[in-house]
Amino acid sequence: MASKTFEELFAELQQKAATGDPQTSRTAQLVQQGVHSIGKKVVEEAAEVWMAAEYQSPAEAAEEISQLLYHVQVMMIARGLTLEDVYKYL
Ligand SMILES: N=c1c2ncn([C@@H]3O[C@H](COP(=O)(O)OP(=O)(O)OP(=O)(O)O)[C@@H](O)[C@H]3O)c2ncn1[C@@H]1O[C@H](COP(=O)(O)O)[C@@H](O)[C@H]1O
Repeated sequence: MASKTFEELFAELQQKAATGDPQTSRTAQLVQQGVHSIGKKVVEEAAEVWMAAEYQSPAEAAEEISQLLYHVQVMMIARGLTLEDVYKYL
């Protein structure tokens, strides 16, 4: 059972970005740093997903995928995008 869904995480991160303290919220910190810093994390996490999928266990790959999804959501929020903005292309 998932602890939260993709949509629930996005709503939580929107709240953190709007009102969170960068001292205690990773999301608020990343949004404050901006798109350039978030972009580097997206690329880093994407590479970790690739390596984990190729060489590590399914559980380790799943963890890396969760971190990539988190950083993609943070990027969306930093650019002012909503889930609907992305879903319309799916
Ligand atoms: N799901 C996540 C999540 N996934 C990944 N991460 C961040 O991504 C990091 C993983 O990347 P790395 O392995 O590169 O870690 P790192 O080396 O410490 O990262 P850097 O400091 O080098 O950038 C973790 O240490 C977290 O900082 C996340 N941070 C937060 N969340 C969730 O987001 C919500 C809001 O969190 P806060 O904004 O921190 O309150 C909560 O529900 C959290 O569970």
